[in-house]
Amino acid sequence: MADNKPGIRHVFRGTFVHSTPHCALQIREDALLGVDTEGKIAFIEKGEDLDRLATDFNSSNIIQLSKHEFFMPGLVDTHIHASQYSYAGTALDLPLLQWLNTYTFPVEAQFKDLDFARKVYKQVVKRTLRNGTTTACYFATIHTDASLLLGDIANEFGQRALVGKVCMDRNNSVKHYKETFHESQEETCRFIAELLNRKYRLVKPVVTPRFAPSCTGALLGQLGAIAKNNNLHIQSHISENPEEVKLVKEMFPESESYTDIYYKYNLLTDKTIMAHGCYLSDEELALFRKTGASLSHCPNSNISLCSGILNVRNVLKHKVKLGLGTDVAGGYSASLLDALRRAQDSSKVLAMQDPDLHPLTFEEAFRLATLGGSQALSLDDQTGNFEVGKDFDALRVNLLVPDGPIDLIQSEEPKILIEKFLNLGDDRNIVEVFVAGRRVVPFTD
Ligand SMILES: O=c1[nH]c(=O)c2nc[nH]c2[nH]1
Ligand SMILES: [Zn+2]
Repeated sequence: MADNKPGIRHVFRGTFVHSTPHCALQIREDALLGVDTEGKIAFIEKGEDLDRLATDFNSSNIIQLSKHEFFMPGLVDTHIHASQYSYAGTALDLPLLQWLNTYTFPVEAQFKDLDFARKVYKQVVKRTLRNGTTTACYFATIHTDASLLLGDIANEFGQRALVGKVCMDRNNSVKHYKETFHESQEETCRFIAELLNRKYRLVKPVVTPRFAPSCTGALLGQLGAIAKNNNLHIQSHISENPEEVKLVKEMFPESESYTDIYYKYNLLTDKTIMAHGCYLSDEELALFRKTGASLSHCPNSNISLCSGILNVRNVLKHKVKLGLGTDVAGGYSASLLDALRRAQDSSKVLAMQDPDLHPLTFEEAFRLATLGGSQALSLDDQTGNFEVGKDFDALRVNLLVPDGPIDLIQSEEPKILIEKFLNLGDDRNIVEVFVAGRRVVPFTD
């Protein structure tokens, strides 16, 4: 078989579904999508235009999808604790602050051990990739070398990732899981310098104050300055649970609100993503909108830790950028399909209590899981949908895999196939995963 002409690496033909800012679910049947040698989408056109396009590639190299298959953009997990994957699926019987002290901090302390860190981080990167997470925004732990290792592993397996060394210089009763203000500041600078030095195309550092109760004002201020000086992403938690909100008010009496604390320390920018936000006021949402900061909605965690339910409609009404997060291990599932389902369930629960609230549609949930996540991470110039010029981050989905989770009773139209996959599918249906044009699932090892 002759090669494609220089410049085009793959050409796929079949059904492509994605979101745009104006259309939550756009379906293109019999489309042709070309990926260039840098992993970017070179064109997306109608299949019938093949003859016109085939001057750029050899048409015998086209990869044809079956009628039970489609391509969708890769899933974006805007908030996941890689270090907590070791106990995912357990320890869900306490509210946030008690949960942190009892389960989370003692486990995170173990990441001083690089062999343990390597084992867990390899597993979480593989598990999330297999479940279609092409982009992940990770919390690691306070340990710089283990956090760098997470970046190395994401790079090795080809996942797009933001990786955060966690910062926390107060309020921790666990003996071997502490850092001082100076350690936190110096190690954050070392982490950023060493990760940037590796020049990974898809893996970048993110400045990560754990949340306001774990940090002194001095540390928050330093981290705001470090992010600004290096033009970096920022991630943290906000307004997750009522006891936490009360504690923050007591700890920062001079601040007008929880959001105001981060704002004053220059931690709310258009590259900031804050997890949860269940109890934010309209004024706080307006501050998010003004600064361009975004929210990560983590419904599994919110339910599992009995934290609260985010009013997604109100967030969208305020035009705050919003993505979905698994929040492993407060959320017990590492699959963003689970987050997408629970986002719909949570919004239905709120709609039952308030008939004026319209529940999220599956199309809207699909957009939050893909384009919404990329916007929330300010990575939508690179990923999130199948726009020409973006990286080809994609899932090849097959509804009819042997021993798969979905029965197709009759021939179904593409919209039904997509809805069934989103509600009933799992990693068995995700037959291939591409990140920046590279096939990363199935694994090659
Ligand atoms: O869901 C959460 N997981 C955490 O690890 C955490 N730390 C602070 N706040 C948090 N919330
Ligand atoms: Zn979290």
